[in-house]
Amino acid sequence: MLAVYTGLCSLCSRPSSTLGSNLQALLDASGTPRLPNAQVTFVLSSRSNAYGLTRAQNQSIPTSVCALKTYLNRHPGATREDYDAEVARLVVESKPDLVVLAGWMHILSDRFLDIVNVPCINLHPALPGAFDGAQAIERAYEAFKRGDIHHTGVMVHRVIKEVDRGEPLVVRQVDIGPGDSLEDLETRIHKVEHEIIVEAARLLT
Ligand SMILES: Nc1nc2c(c(=O)[nH]1)N[C@@H](CN(C=O)c1ccc(C(=O)N[C@@H](CCC(=O)O)C(=O)O)cc1)CN2
Ligand SMILES: NCC(=O)N[C@@H]1O[C@H](COP(=O)([O-])[O-])[C@@H](O)[C@H]1O
Repeated sequence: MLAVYTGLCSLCSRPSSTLGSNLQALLDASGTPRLPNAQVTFVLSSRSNAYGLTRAQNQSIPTSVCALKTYLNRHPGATREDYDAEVARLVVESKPDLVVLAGWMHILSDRFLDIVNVPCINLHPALPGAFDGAQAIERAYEAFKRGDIHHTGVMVHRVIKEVDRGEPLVVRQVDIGPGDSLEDLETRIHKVEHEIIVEAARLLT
């Protein structure tokens, strides 16, 4: 079973119809030889307009929204860590064997990691230790234009407290061409993402 996070990648400049595309890759692979032992059983988003929710609902998969600002407004005095504990409670309630972050754009504190006692993995559009954090594709593209790098990559890694520093499980290099636009690179990276997120989920289920 998979409890899958999908959050609107607020940094994405892509049209809304492509959001949740990595969740869709998992949905499409579930029950096939590419991902024979896993089903997406729950989708949680931090944004109510995340298209991944629609993708899940189209397949009658339970969904939930837990927005940070809404949670803090409804719980005066609550902290970001309290929010993480609420997110963890929702995840644990779905009894997953694996939690997949695909466009979940909140840094999770130990409160989450201490409560969720199953493996948690994250899809990150960069090579290990290269561009940790948000806007990794844009930063890699700028570094390429400066001549600092000649390629970038994508990885799926275990989630630990240190952002994007968990054990890499699947890593793929992505080349950048001299005439590439940022959109060209994004398109190439997303294609690889859709492959390795399934590969990583298969490794752990
Ligand atoms: N404890 C961990 N939490 C998360 C990890 C992780 O490895 N360990 N991975 C991230 C995903 N991610 C990169 O892969 C990432 C996403 C967002 C940010 C970030 O700076 N977020 C800001 C808010 C940005 C926004 O809301 O638009 C923040 O949390 O303040 C960094 C890395 C998921 N969580
Ligand atoms: N740092 C985390 C991060 O940047 N995650 C990125 O969010 C996008 C989600 O796309 P999707 O909604 O189409 O699956 C993906 O490109 C993923 O690499």
